[in-house]
Amino acid sequence: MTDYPLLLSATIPFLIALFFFFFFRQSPRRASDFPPGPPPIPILGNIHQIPLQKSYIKFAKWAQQYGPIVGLRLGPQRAIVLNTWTAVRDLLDQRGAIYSSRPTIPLIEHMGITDTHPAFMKYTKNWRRARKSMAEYLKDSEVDKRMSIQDAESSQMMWEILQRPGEYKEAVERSFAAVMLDTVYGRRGTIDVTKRFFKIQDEWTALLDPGAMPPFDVLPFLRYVPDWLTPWRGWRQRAEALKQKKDGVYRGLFQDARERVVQGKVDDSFVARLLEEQEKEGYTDYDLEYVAGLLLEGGADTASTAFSVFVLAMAVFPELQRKAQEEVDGVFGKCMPAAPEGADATKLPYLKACFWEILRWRPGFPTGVPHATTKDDTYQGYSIPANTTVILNTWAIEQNPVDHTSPNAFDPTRFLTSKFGTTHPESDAPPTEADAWRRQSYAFGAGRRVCPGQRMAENSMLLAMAKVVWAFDIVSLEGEGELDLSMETGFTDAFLTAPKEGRIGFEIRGERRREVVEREWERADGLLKRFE
Ligand code: HEM
Repeated sequence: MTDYPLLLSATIPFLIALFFFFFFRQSPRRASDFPPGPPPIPILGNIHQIPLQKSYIKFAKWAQQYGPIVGLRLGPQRAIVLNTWTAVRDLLDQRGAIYSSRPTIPLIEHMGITDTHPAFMKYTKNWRRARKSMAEYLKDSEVDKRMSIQDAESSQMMWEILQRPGEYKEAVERSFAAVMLDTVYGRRGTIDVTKRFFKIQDEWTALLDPGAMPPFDVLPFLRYVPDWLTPWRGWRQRAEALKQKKDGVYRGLFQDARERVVQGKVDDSFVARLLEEQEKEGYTDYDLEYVAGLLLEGGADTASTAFSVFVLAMAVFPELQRKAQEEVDGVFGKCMPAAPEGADATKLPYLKACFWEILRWRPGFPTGVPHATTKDDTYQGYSIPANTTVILNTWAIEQNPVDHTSPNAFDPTRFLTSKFGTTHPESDAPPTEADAWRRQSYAFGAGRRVCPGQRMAENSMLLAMAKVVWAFDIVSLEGEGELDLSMETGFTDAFLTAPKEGRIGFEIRGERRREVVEREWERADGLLKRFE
């Protein structure tokens, strides 16, 4: 049997020695011209002051105290938090050549996929190669060609909600993941495949959350600390088991998709394209498994989360739901919204405004996905060294009360009077040259790593939003005011934050609409059969 006290007395001095070795070897001195932030303490820097969950709320408070760019020390590592859109424009957008890498993320490093998972790759040749393949497939003209698939999947979602309103979350997740399975792999997105994927995805986003793993990116000595001595007991096994599952699911989907291409069943999937360029681009099979897998990840989870926020808002604000229904009924009358008109924003301005407001009000990635610098830089008199982690505080930008009146209120009309949802409509203040760089939403990130799936997300979301309010009255089953809208208490503590469980009901808006939902499902099923 292990003698723990003896082992402890031997390991602790060793660990302390190791700690100081790494600290003095790697810790840079805090430069006086580094952006201001809360005073660091020796060794830890600011780590102890950053909450493990929902750090964006604390970052936003620091911004009020220290200014729009907050400088932090995380052990030997430096980080800056950008809290205004102008800082994001100046650095991530306008200096993208040196602000587009990623910091080391413990889970990714431990899983050995730093140069395999494109969303977490550093700014390397391999990232540029993967980004080119993804961006080509996701460009507007290509994405718009797949509207009929998005249309069919959202019709199936309505039918599933009609059958099992209590399991609407499953129907939503299936639908958004299925769009990616159909288009990326050329296979039908059935509930068993999507459920398996989301189970792994939940483990993945939970382990990516800061605090779920020892932060050896900022305290490198933690790599060498025996598992049982840390509060993250079992993290190695969890990360390794996750890697096996993730590799397994991506390999299985990829091989099946390749088989379909070889058999001549599918020729327009993303995998078919990747296979065409495999040799020329020098991709290994493992590379392709993850490039395709990232599109599934990027497209499924994010859009279904944003859609859940829409459903929540509709349930809590029935008067706004009525407005959305009036608009959709006015355009489509007795027919269920269908592609391509369904996503035509000019016909559904209120719904389109709801889309932007969802992303502003409760962004899925409130702290974005961190970037990192690759060269020393100076900005407004501050020095920002190479390898600084750069955090885009989407939450602070989208909740800025100077730009957005009552920022915590869900008010889509702000996007009807101003493109950016700001207090001062453009008609009062015509856009300046600098505004031309302004993004309508920072929920998709910024710079060279900005989300390449925005058009796909917008098309899928608008179709599903139009259909759901056309077909159903969305109601809270928790009693009035009981669904928790607070980002602090009503949303999950994960890297991608989503509304916590709350009971929401879907009441069909009459027999005629029930018939249409059933008929549309049959049509959708016919169209989707080609992926079976
Ligand atoms: C509402 C839906 C979505 C949201 C809120 C969202 C948000 C984001 C954010 C914040 C990033 C990081 C950007 C940065 O580093 O600055 C990102 C990256 C990415 N997203 Fe999305 N996304 C959505 C939908 C999609 C869809 C539908 C796809 C694909 C079909 C997609 C594919 C990707 C990919 C491939 C990346 C990695 C980019 C890179 O590192 O080069 N996303 N997304």
